[in-house]
Amino acid sequence: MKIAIVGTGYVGLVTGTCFAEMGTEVFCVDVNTEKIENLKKGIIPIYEPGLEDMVHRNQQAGRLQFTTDLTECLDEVEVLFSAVGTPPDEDGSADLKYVLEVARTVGRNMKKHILVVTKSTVPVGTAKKVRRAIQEELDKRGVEIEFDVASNPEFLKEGAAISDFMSPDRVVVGVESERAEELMTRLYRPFLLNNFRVIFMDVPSAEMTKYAANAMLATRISFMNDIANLCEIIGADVNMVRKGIGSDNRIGNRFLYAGIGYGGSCFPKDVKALINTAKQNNYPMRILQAVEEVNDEQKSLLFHKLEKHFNGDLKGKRIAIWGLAFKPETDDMREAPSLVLIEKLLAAGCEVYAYDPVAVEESKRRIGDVIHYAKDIYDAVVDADALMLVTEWKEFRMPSWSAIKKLMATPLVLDGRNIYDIKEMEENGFIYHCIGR
Ligand SMILES: NC(=O)c1ccc[n+]([C@@H]2O[C@H](COP(=O)([O-])OP(=O)(O)OC[C@H]3O[C@@H](n4cnc5c(N)ncnc54)[C@H](O)[C@@H]3O)[C@@H](O)[C@H]2O)c1
Ligand SMILES: O=c1ccn([C@@H]2O[C@H](COP(=O)(O)OP(=O)(O)O[C@H]3O[C@H](CO)[C@@H](O)[C@H](O)[C@H]3O)[C@@H](O)[C@H]2O)c(=O)[nH]1
Repeated sequence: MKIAIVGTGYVGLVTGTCFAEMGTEVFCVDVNTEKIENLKKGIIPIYEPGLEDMVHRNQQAGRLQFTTDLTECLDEVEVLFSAVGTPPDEDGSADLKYVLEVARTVGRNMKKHILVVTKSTVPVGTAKKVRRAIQEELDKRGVEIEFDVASNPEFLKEGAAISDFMSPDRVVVGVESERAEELMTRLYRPFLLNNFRVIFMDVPSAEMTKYAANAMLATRISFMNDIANLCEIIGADVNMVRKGIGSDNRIGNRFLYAGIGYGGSCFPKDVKALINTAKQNNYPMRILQAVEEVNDEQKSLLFHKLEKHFNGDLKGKRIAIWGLAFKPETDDMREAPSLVLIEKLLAAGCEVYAYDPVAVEESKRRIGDVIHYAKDIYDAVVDADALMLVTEWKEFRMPSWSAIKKLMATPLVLDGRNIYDIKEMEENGFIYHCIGR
């Protein structure tokens, strides 16, 4: 089968490459000429473990091609996935301009039946808009060509994107016709051999499933952050509480880690968009409003702990930050807690020395040289008045504390991800603050 993936961002590139790996012929399309030219040369625009090798392998096998011109492949493909961005509009709702632009391009150029599948995260009702946009273009051309639309939201996590896509807990597909269901079944059949489930449903339910899943996970995190903050006040340890409740099968032990708030390209944006969808339908999403509020405050928590330690006087303090990416195993800094922290530190007159194993280039692109970039974890802490752990990269887990103590001006560690042992840190001579313990 031949397919097109339109939008070669995180999702488009991973999805296209994984389909190619399973034997499908894939055309990855993007309007960003530089990105496509680089991809043709095998240069990958994102850091995602395992992706580069897989792209090269499938490119060499001729199953994975990159182009800026959708019309080049439209006649050849049976299924087209739209995986373009759906960034938040000013009011928090999902901006559908890229999704509808793809639909109009399809309508303007298609010559035969095609199944147009939306993989981007889009509000309920988007499939109808996609259908209408395609039909309007066909009407303008005065031609009658059959087509189908479907919804196939993506659940991959950055940093584990390949295994999430290749062995997903489930694949959710919203369809309106048998033809669409048959095409999607055929496309996902190689994955079915791995024994996972494709759940077919109506299109609005599929569109809603994506938002509900992200909103549920974000709710767990904000709930645990709220519990952590209370633990700290009353003298309980949130790590113990997490283990205590996570061992209940009905709760499960994943996504219960307290920290300095969720970031990334999805949770913040999707929680906002769902609140907005509800608002447009005169229904208040009270829980999600609280989830967002807790998360916004949590991103400032580490800064407030630092401020409290120095009695509000942070001017001229030299602060080391370990971790810039919104989570480990990615260079993505979209909505990263580090950005909120850095802004507050700079506003308070601090000097920031940051280290991240892969996100430095991305940070330079976003905030430039307003902070210093250290070459490793030890370089970052030289003469530092405090060390702040923001992203829990593996290489931060077992540092030489004796070396760090000698390098720092003040032995103060603020751990935003609860990765160190309180007793051990105190034995090593550090003043140690963490979250909810
Ligand atoms: N990033 C994730 O981990 C993730 C996971 C699941 C779902 N999603 C959802 O998937 C969608 C895409 O996310 P992303 O992070 O890959 O986005 P992204 O911003 O990284 O990439 C989007 C790409 O689409 C391209 N594009 C825009 N308009 C185009 C057009 N008309 N034709 C061709 N290409 C076009 C852009 O140039 C860009 O390369 C979003 O709706 C997101 O919410 C993202
Ligand atoms: O117990 C936890 C788990 C995560 N996080 C934070 O939550 C954010 C999101 O993490 P994660 O979900 O691992 O990353 P994403 O790549 O953003 O993936 C989410 O968003 C994607 C885009 O919609 C979905 O496809 C995925 O299923 C969903 O997990 C990060 O800032 C994490 O630090 C916590 O604070 N505590």
